[in-house]
Amino acid sequence: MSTTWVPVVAEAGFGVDNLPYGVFSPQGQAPRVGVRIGDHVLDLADALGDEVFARPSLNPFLETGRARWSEVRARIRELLTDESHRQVVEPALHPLERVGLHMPFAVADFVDFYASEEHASNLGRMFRPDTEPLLPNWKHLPVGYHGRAGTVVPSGTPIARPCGQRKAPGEESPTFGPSTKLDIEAEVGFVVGTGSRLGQPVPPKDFAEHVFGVCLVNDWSARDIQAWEYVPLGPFLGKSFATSVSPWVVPLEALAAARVATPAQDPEPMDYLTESEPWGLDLQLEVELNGQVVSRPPYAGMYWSPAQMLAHMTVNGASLRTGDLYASGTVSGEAAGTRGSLIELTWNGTEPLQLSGGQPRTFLADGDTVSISATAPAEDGGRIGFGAVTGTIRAAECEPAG
Ligand SMILES: O=C(O)/C=C/C(=O)CC(=O)CC(=O)O
Ligand SMILES: [Ca+2]
Ligand SMILES: [Mg+2]
Repeated sequence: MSTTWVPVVAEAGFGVDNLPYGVFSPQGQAPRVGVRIGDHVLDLADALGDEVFARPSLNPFLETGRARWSEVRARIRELLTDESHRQVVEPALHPLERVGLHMPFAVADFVDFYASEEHASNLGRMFRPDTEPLLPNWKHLPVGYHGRAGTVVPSGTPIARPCGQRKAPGEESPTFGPSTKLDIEAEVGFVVGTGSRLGQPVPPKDFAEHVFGVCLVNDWSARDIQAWEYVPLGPFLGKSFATSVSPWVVPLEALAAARVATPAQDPEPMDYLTESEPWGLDLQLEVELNGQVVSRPPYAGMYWSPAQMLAHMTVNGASLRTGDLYASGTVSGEAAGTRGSLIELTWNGTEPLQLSGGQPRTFLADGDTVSISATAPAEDGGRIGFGAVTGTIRAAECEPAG
């Protein structure tokens, strides 16, 4: 790792090889853009003298494009590694524990994919037991749906248990009430910086021109509401009540050492989905429920890469906007203890998790806190950190009987 004059613990993953962006508020001040270095946040408007960072969202900076993103990153690295800048830059550093963290960017559109073969097969087995687990289109295109941008919330936002209609397979008619199958989905999110023109598809080779960086996503899901409503148009209220994102966006440039090929794809994808260079990513996720690790999903095994998802999302001419967020879909691996949702980890509630010192647990209970974190390989053989996306479940506010 390159060395910095800021005190950092190398193993913590926030050295100068990382430098993720977020929006923070120093005590008593308005939210503005910073990068995390160790346990500090560097105020970029102060350190670089650029007003584009004196804003409560990353979007104005995202709009400036790839060349500028690279210049700024190089300049920040210089300021933090060259001791001669210390005196001038040090006052722009704020201890992490003394700042507030906010939504890092204003979400334009939100799309959620379904790119894990394991997850898609597991959900198929549970939701559609009488059919092939993987539907016929799945290996031909990255399946996804358009989500609700306005309910994407920053890490730490309490999540109210949603209410709605649900009907269990044996029941004659639907009932209304608080979800009894509230779940998580551990996902990786891609943040679009540079938009595109309507009518102009974005091929996989242009991925890094458009996508600025990567964050963590928890796509909270009410499985009982979902199972009843989703036919035939797909996810709706079972997922739109809240989606949480991590406070830090790791720039693509920090992920060079994490790039891997996706697993072999058979059938060979169509030309518009063919990558010229690999954009699989070797991120290691970790899911904690009330402080206990319940899963370690490996992102490297995801079938579709983010460059392929972007190409698919735009192949019909749909344009991109600064602030678009698209998520990978639930990250689930093959091995035990690597599934990214409780419905999979407990097989739809039939195989409860045994939490230490507590009750057997199937779906989320009121008061539960979920935290999803991740790390990735860094250039020097160490790791870089993504921080975490967390949320605590609040009791439903609807009338139990509707
Ligand atoms: O298989 C289904 O009908 C539904 C699957 C999901 O709930 C998953 C979804 O939101 C996409 C994903 O996270 O992979
Ligand atoms: Ca999802
Ligand atoms: Mg959601």
